[in-house]
Amino acid sequence: MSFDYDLFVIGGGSGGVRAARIAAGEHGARVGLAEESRMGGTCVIRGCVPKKLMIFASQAGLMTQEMRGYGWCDAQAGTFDWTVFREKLDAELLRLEVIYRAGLTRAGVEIHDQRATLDGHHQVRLADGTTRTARHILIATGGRPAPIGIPGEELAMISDDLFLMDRLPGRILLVGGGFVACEFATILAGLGVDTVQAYRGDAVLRGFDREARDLATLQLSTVGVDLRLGLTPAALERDGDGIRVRFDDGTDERFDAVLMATGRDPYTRGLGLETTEVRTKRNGAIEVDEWSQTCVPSIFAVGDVTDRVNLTPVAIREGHAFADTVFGARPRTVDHSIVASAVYLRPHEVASVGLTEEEAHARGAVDVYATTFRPMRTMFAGSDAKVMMKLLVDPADDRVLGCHIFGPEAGEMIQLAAIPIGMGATKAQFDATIAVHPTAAEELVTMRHPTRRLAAVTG
Ligand SMILES: Cc1cc2nc3c(=O)[nH]c(=O)nc-3n(C[C@H](O)[C@H](O)[C@H](O)COP(=O)(O)OP(=O)(O)OC[C@H]3O[C@@H](n4cnc5c(N)ncnc54)[C@H](O)[C@@H]3O)c2cc1C
Ligand SMILES: NC(=O)c1ccc[n+]([C@@H]2O[C@H](COP(=O)([O-])OP(=O)(O)OC[C@H]3O[C@@H](n4cnc5c(N)ncnc54)[C@H](O)[C@@H]3O)[C@@H](O)[C@H]2O)c1
Repeated sequence: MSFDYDLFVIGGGSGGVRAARIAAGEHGARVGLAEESRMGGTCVIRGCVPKKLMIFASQAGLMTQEMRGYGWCDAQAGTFDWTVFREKLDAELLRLEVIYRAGLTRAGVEIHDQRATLDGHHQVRLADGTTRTARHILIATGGRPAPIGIPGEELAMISDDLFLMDRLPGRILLVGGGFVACEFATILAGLGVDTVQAYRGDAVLRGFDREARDLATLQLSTVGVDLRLGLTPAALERDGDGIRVRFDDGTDERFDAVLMATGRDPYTRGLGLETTEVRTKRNGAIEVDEWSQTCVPSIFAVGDVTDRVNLTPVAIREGHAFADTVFGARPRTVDHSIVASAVYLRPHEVASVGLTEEEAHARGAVDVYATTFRPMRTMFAGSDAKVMMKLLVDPADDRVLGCHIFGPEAGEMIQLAAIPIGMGATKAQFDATIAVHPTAAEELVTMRHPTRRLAAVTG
C-alpha cells in the first residue's frame, strides 16, 4: 500500500517538532506535521520560555534591595512597564516561532497549519476537510489545564492567558501549589501585583523533597506572596469588573483576576481516538510502551499526551528516540527514572534529581548529607535567606541516590549534578572532587559526615 507520508505528526510542540525534524532531516522520511496553533507549542509560546523571561523581569526589587546592602544606598527598582515588556516578549516569541518553522521546512517537513484528527490507523483528517495517509502517525498533542469543576471556574485565567494580558491585575488569586502556581506567585509579586496564593495542602510543591518544600513555602511569604495554606476556592462569580471568590472555609474575597493552576491533563479530547484501537488511561493519557508505541503498531505518542514525565527535555528526547528507532534503524528508549527538574522561584530555586529523602527512606536505609546556610552574597547584604543542599546516599554501596538544592541558580547546579548521579557516582567520588571556591555549589563536595542516618523501615 502506498501512503502520502512515511510519518504524519499531530502537534508542533517540543516532542512533535523534534521527531519530525529528525525523521525527515536525518533519516530521509517523507513527513507531514499539523499544528493548530503557533509552531513551538507550550514550551516556546506559552510555557518555559516566556515564563523564564518573566522571572528575569520580576527580579528588580530583590536585586536593588541586595545592592542597597552593598552600599548602593539609593538603588531603586523604578517602575515596571508591562506594555514595554509585552512588546519585547511578543517579538521574541515570534523570532523563536520563525526559527522552529524554518528548521522544519529546511528538513523537508510539509507543514499543515490546522488541526488534525485521527481517522483510522493510517489516516488523518485535516480541519479543511481533506485527508492524508501515513505509514506511521505520531500523536504529540501535549496537555491542557485541568478544570477542577467548581462553579464559575470559567471566569478564571489559565496560564496561557498570563502572557496575553493587556495590563497587570492589581490583585490576583493563584489557585494551586504546583510548578505553575508557585512560579507565577513569585513572578507576579515581583512585578508588583498584590498576590494571594491559595493551596489546599500544608506545603507547596508536593512530590519534591520535604525540606526543600518547607523552605520554598517559607520563601513565598518572604517575597510578598500572601500564601494561604489549607484553603481552596469553592465557587467564583463576577463582581463588577472583578471576581468574587468563595472559599471552602466559608469566607469570600474579591480579586481583579484569578489564575487556576491546578494541573494539566493530556490533550486527547476530540482527537478521533474512537476511530482507532489506541488505549487511553482515565485522565486521557495515551498508553504507550517503552518505544512510545501504542497498542496499534502504526501509531506512536510522545510528550505530555502520554503523561510520563511532563517536561520539555523529556518530550524532546522521546521524539528523537522515536525517530531514530523507527526511521534511523537506531533503536533507543528513554530512561525516565532519573530526570532533573527545577522550579524557578526567586530568590532561591528548588532543584532536584533522583530520589527524595522520603522516597529513599521508604526504599531502605539511607545516609543523609544535608547543609543549610546563609550564602555569602545575600548574607552580606543583610538577608536571612537560607540555602539548602542535600545528598542522599545508599549506605550499602555508597551510591548517591538523589540531590536536592534550594538556592540561587539551583537549576543550573542540578544540571551538572545530574551527570554523575545518572552515571551512578558514589559519595566517595563526590568527595574526591576538589571544590571551586568560593561558591555555594562547593558544599556538594565538602559534606564529610552524614547529618543523619535513617535505618530501613521494617514491617
Ligand atoms: C506555564 C508552563 C511553564 C512550563 N515551564 C517549563 C519549564 O520551565 N521547563 C520544562 O521542562 N517544562 C516546562 N513546562 C512543561 C512543558 O511546556 C511541556 O512538558 C512540553 O511543552 C511538552 O511538549 P509536547 O510536545 O508534549 O506538547 P506541547 O508543547 O504542548 O505541544 C503540543 C502541540 O500540539 C498542538 N495540537 C494539539 N492538538 C492538535 C491537533 N489535534 N492538531 C494539530 N495540532 C494540535 C498544540 O497546539 C501544541 O502546539 C511548562 C508548562 C507550562 C504550562
Ligand atoms: N519549571 C518547570 O519545569 C515547570 C514549570 C511549570 C509547569 N511545568 C509542568 O507543567 C505541569 C503543570 O503544572 P501545574 O502547576 O499546573 O500542575 P502541578 O501538578 O504541578 O500542580 C497542580 C496543583 O494544583 C493542586 N490541585 C489539583 N487539583 C486540585 C483541586 N481539585 N482543588 C485544589 N487544588 C488542586 C495540586 O494540589 C497542586 O498543588 C507540571 O506538572 C510540570 O510538568 C513545569
